[in-house]
Amino acid sequence: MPMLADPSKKYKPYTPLNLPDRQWPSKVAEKPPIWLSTDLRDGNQALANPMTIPQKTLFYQTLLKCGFKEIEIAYPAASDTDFNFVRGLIESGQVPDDVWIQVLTPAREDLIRRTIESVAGAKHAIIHMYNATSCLFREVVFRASKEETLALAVKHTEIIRKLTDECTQKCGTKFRYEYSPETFTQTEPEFAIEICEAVKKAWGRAGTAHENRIIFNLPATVEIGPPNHYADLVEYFCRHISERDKVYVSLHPHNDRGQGIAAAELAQLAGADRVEGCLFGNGERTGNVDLVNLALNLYTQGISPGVDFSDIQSVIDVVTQCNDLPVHPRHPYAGELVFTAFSGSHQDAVKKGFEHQNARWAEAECKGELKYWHMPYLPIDPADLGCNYEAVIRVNAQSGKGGIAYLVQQHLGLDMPRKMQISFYSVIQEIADREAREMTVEDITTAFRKTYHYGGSMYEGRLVLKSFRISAEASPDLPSSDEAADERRQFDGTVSVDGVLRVIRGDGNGPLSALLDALRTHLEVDLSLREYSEHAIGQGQDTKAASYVELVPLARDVKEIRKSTESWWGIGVDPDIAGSGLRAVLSAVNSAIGDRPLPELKLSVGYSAKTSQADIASLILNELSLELPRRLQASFFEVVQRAARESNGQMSYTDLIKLFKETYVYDIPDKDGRFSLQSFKMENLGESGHKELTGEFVINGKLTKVAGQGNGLLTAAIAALNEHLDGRVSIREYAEHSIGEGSDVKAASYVELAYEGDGGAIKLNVWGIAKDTDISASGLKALLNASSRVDHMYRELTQKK
Ligand SMILES: CC(=O)SCCNC(=O)CCNC(=O)[C@H](O)C(C)(C)COP(=O)(O)OP(=O)(O)OC[C@H]1O[C@@H](n2cnc3c(N)ncnc32)[C@H](O)[C@@H]1OP(=O)(O)O
Ligand SMILES: CC(C)C(=O)C(=O)O
Repeated sequence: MPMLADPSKKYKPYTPLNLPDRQWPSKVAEKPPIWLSTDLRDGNQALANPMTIPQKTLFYQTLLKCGFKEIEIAYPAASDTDFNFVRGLIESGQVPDDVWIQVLTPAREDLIRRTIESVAGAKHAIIHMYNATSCLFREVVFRASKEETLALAVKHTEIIRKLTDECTQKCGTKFRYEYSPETFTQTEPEFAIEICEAVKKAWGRAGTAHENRIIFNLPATVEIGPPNHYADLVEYFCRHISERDKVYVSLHPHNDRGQGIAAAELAQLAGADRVEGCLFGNGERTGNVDLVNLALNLYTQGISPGVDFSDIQSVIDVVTQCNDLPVHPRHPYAGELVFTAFSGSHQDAVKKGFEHQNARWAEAECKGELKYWHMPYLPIDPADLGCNYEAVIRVNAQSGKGGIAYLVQQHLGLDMPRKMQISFYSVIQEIADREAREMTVEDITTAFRKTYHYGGSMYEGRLVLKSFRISAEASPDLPSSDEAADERRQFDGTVSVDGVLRVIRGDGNGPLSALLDALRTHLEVDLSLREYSEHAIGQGQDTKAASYVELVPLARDVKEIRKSTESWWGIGVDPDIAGSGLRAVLSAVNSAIGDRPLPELKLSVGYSAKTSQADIASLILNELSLELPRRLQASFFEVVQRAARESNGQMSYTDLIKLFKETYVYDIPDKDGRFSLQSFKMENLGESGHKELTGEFVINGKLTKVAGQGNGLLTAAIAALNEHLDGRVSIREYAEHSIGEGSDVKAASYVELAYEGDGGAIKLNVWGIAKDTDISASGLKALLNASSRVDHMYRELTQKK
């Protein structure tokens, strides 16, 4: 059947109350009501599968934990489960002294007896009796007149009075009485007053103390009118009931029109003292009024509600488990999505709101002022309900840069500059659009790490800073009087390039431009810096610097830099601020170079003896793990300079390593093979500390038995050698160090031999280098390696003559 064109032919509107001097519209909430949870009665009776005793017990414990002091726990006459549940709580002492359990009964003597029997022995109990009083119910359900309806209520109130008196005498239970003119909102207001006055009289025990007040519960059994109508009816009741100070006026709104919350709030302004409802609004049909919603509405007005939902998720867990009903994702305060913003403008406002509030709170703290919550789109601090901010911003294709930046800030501690936010937004947008799904925090942080090559070896780009030194040395190209010379910086560093360590150097007016210069010189990466910003992460000793850079293709001047439409952002984090900036540059460079091939690194040698020597030494160290003694560095540098002369002072990295190996016959087969170690033995000579070396050396290409003495291995070896040479050799310098670790450790030895031949006419200083797992063998090999080179040079010299 379709909806009616004229519904007035089928539905009658509510009858407004003529209450021109109503007061409630100008009242403001100031305190919480007395709360009664009827989850275990009205909520329970509305479930397809009413709760079991263990479920009721769990729910009851949760209500106690939240701080409810009045709990309607059952309709004991309805079932053994309900009756036994009540007995169980009482007999196992689960009702705290300050808590009143409440039980519901209809106006029927047999059921009233069973109900009172159920609570006998409790310290405190509220007996709640109801009968419907509206015209419809009188006529249809009870087929009773007003007088008969009133008489039913009075008679059964008297029965309750008598039975509770007896129970108090027998078991000491303290009783209060609640009467509900069920269907109150459809009952003539004067009749509701009349019946309640008669019930009050029949009860005869109403007093002004809390535990003596009679409770008149005014249910909107079915919500049939707007909340202002309910408020009018309640104000009318409050103004007309006699001995108001001996009465608690209680509300019991249902939610058929979806206005239960509004009805409860307005009716409290109209004078009600107490509210009955269920957590998250369970209950008959559309439910009872939601007590969590009501309590937290008060909380956000700065009024302590007297019940605690600090861990709202655990309450949701219990309630959904016991009711076997979900909490809607949009449910006020409790739904999974209610603290979540997907849309860009909401996210932007929330992000700005947090930033602004943090600053405001810091200032308030300094001034000793209150820190008020004042946030766009968030009426309550989720943290007050035990919720973290993780869910506040969630990202899909409707999201904007602000939300994404907020998540990066929350999860990585990085506060991207605005322009970088825009750039990263397009990365996420592209993924969200392509995959047509919500982006999780992990999706976003992973995309961030990948995009900016940030966060450990897994995300490293092709260029990685390994070590660096920034020095303030003036460039030799500039006159020392030039002011700018003072400001110039030099970058010397080791950078891993596609997994290979390279030493690079550059100059600039700051560390970043010096690095860019080095990259330009050595790797043909031509970029200029457009933006730079930084901030601290953490505090105290753990503080780190985060730097952000934007690079553009190499530009001639500031104007060109500004105009560039292409750019790459980078991020760097390091305990050292210069380090963070340099890492940020490399992060952006990695994006800029993509996978284009990089030229082989070239070293420039010869124009700055000091620094080039150090460059070459670091290169040898990085590539061959050899820590060349300083004089050997200088010696090899001369070799390099000579070799580089043919290539305009430039030498490729590979050529340089090759030159080293060939010069010192290191790690390559010795083509001449004129000097080498075959075997050796060392013995101590008595107590003098002197040693004797015996063994077989290849000397001048012949296997020769050798023997020599000295105060150490090398001097003994020198003595042995000199027996078989034309000239004389002596040791000028010796050094050694280990290479590697653990079982792979080796010794590296360096020997500088001084040679005198032809009666002093020929003098040579020659280095030998060797490595071996045995340190003595490595020393001897270095010595023989040097001898080989002496022999070679000697022969070259004499041949030339
Ligand atoms: C608005 C509310 O939520 S009120 C509470 C409602 N909750 C429940 O009903 C849950 C528990 N109820 C029950 O277990 C059962 O209904 C019982 C045990 C109370 C009664 O069961 P039964 O005797 O089988 O009666 P039934 O369930 O059919 O109830 C209807 C009868 O109760 C009468 N009745 C209804 N309300 C009341 C009342 N408040 N006081 C006295 N009688 C009442 C009806 O007039 C009807 O009487 P009739 O059989 O003479 O016509
Ligand atoms: C028993 C009464 C209070 C009731 O549940 C109602 O009217 O909804």
